[in-house]
Amino acid sequence: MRRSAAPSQLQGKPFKKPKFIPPTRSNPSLNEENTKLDPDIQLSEVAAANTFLQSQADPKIYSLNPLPAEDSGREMNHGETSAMPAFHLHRTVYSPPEDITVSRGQEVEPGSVVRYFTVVWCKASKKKHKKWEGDAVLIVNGKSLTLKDLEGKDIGKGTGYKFKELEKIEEGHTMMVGGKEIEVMGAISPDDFSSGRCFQPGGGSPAVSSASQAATKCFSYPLKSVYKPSSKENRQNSFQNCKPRHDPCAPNSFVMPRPDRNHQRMFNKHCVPVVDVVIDPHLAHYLRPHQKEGIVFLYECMMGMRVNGRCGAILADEMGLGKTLQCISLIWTLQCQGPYGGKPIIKKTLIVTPGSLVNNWRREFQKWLGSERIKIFTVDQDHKVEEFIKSPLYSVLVISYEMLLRSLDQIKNLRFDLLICDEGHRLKNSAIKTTTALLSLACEKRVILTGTPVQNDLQEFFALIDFVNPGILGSLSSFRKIYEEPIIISRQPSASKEEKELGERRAAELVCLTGLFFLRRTQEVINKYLPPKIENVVFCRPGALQLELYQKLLNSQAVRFCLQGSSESSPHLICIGALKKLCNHPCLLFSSIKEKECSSTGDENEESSLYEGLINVFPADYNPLAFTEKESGKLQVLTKLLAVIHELRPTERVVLVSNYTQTLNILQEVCKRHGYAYTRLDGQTPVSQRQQIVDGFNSKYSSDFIFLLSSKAGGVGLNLIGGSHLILYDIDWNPATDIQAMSRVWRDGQKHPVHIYRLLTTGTIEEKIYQRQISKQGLSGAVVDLAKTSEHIQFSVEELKDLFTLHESSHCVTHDLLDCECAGERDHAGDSLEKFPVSRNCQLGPYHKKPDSRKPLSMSQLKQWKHFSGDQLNLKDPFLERIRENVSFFFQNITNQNTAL
Ligand SMILES: Nc1ncnc2c1ncn2[C@@H]1O[C@H](COP(=O)(O)OP(=O)(O)OP(=O)(O)O)[C@@H](O)[C@H]1O
Ligand SMILES: [Mg+2]
Repeated sequence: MRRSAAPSQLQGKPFKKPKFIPPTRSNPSLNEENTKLDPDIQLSEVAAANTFLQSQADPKIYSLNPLPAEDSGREMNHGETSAMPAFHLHRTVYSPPEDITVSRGQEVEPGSVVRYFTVVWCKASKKKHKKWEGDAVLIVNGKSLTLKDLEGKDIGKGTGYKFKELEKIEEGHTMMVGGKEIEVMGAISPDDFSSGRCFQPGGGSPAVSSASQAATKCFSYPLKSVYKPSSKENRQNSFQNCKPRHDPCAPNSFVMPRPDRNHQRMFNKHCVPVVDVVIDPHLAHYLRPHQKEGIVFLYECMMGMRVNGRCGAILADEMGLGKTLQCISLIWTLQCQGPYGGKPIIKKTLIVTPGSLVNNWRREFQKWLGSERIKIFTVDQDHKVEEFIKSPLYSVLVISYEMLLRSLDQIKNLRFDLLICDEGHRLKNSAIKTTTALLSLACEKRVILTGTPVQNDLQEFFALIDFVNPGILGSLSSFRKIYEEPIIISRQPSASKEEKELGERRAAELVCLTGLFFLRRTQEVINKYLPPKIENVVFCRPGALQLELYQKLLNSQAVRFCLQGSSESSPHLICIGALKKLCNHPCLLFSSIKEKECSSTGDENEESSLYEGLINVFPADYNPLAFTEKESGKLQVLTKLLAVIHELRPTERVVLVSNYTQTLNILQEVCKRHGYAYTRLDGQTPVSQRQQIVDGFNSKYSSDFIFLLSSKAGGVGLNLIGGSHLILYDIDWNPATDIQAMSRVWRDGQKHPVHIYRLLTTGTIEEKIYQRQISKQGLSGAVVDLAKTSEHIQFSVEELKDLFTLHESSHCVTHDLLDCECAGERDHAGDSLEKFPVSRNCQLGPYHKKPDSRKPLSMSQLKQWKHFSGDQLNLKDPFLERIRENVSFFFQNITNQNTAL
């Protein structure tokens, strides 16, 4: 804890020696002597002296306006006003508390009003010269007092005070609480407390806290990297060249907002002319409206126009919305232009991305800017960082996360003005090497791109925020106390009304704070540019061998062990793994049994007890390499599906996804047997070849019919618009993995209607996983994160019982659970799903509950899908018609049915 930096000293007030006053006695002299701070003056002073946060964060003191008036009030794109919210700073008048807010664990004394104060404290001592040890928040609730430090921790409690005495508490009042001497600095509104603002740097407090000083210190000069005030002569020269690079008045020009007066005062000290920053018309021509909005957002963040002194941003648009193009536009603009005298804002940019996307960045730069405008250097085996260092030609370095770690020493010595971290959700863990490596780079302008945000886990969310704007949310421990704990508590079913309210207020506040530099748009914004999407969930009847093996597995000693909950290790994971393999194909299980036999040292373990007697179920001469299609329900459906696509749509292509390399081997063998040309990308594909494979498949000259993809290993961020049919052969525990895979084909540039088939084996564990994905329970488990696997999921014995049950007689257990009146016997067409916006459970609560089409469905939404049993006659869909013999049930949903192609 910091010493002797208490607010009273920071404000330049004479140091007041705290007087010890017993709880039963007040000190009237102090109360009367002290002049009260004029709330108006306090706020304007604080607003001027401190960061944007403390005042902007208050919903009362900013308003959402189309664009700031005056300097920055520009119309963008001539006639097309940006929908981008900008924030006005208003003065606000402190209003006396009206409502009652209770902190957790406190009980309200009947009829009493809970009051809050900022105080300074020190340990009780008889020393003459005491120093305040820190700032704190005092909560007066009935006859009880609670003292919390600025990290939200309780540091003192006291009870048995007299009401009358407590009523008199006001600025200057000193007293003892839980062995600490305190001096009251001022009152806090209940709103400031419930929002948590009083714990933020200077927020809600009439006193300027030490933390706010720290925040002021880290105020940085967003333009310092390139713009340097030059000599008089140079300045005059540059004045003459102060013209916008592109004509801001040309029709359809796309002009960035001008910096407001405050910004100019801070960053244009030499008063060079302010010129328009205009997006290159070459790019502007192609930009979608949401991309224009995103570019303004990124520009404002990078310029420190949204949060003073902070130059970080998170662009968390859903997959396929063109985050790459938005960044390319940003880089190209900042590299050539700037508002003050036209001086460019940045020189060098570092883009860090998963290995499989390094070349995708090069391709996108080339696609949007050609090869003449900007020189991109991509690091790979043959092109080392040294080359980039030696050549002055390149302004952008694209490197994989892995390569960055290897070349960190060299990269640290370079100066980058802008850092972009693609698929940046991997930085959610601040302890991992990649995060620490990137944090060690001096660059202040940082952008995280992610289509898979992690708002469901607040600590991970904190890590991302803290990466782009270090320290903006305080320390992790204070964040946990002030935001995470109350928010999590408020989401628990047992939460009291007060706890719920407090959690919601804190969540709202967090959204307000981070919303300034966090942007997420959903798929809907580009739906109108996309062709129709026909999504099918196909329930495939298991084969006879599969059923027999499945029953045998369920009766094994290992499964019984799990259900007794008697084992301390996690044998259920082995059981689940075996069942999933069996669903894909029995030959995979056969291979595992054989492997176990070979490696077994004779000791009995869970795996051998699981496989006991299984081998006898296979024919004596069973050869896994000579597997047949009819042994697996899904494989039978798959082969028929491929055949009908090939026949009915000979020019269209298929992306076939599995999460397992061994399964991909089987699917590859199927391709060979049927003579389908294929290409494959999995974890073993060298990074240097990946883009080539993707480009080859997307090319109209490609002869490949099938793209075999291991989604976990390399699917993230890929554009596979060459394919218009996507088959998910197996299901993952984590809905995000499947959503990632499904998003590869239905994206900008797709010319054909897209067909998605998700294959599930009827009545088996696959259906259970699907239900878990779509049920509320699955969602509140916060699994919207690619890294989470079944190992991270805790199962109760009840859940395991359910997982380890085979429903042989059901057409579709999922439909049975829907409580649907059609009983699966007829073609039951529900309303279009588009009427039912899908929202995702999120710890940040209602404020982030925008419709999110790419999030997993809920059960009730699934009910709205068209659904029918496989026995149904006259299926209208020719693809489904051909496979229905092996299918017990279908769900189907069509999005964008009427989009003209
Ligand atoms: N304005 C546009 N017009 C046409 N095509 C576009 C436009 N913007 C982006 N695209 C194309 O859309 C595809 C998807 O873009 P991009 O890869 O940037 O998506 P993303 O937001 O990064 O998605 P992911 O989260 O999956 O990585 C790319 O092929 C890109 O070239
Ligand atoms: Mg991307």
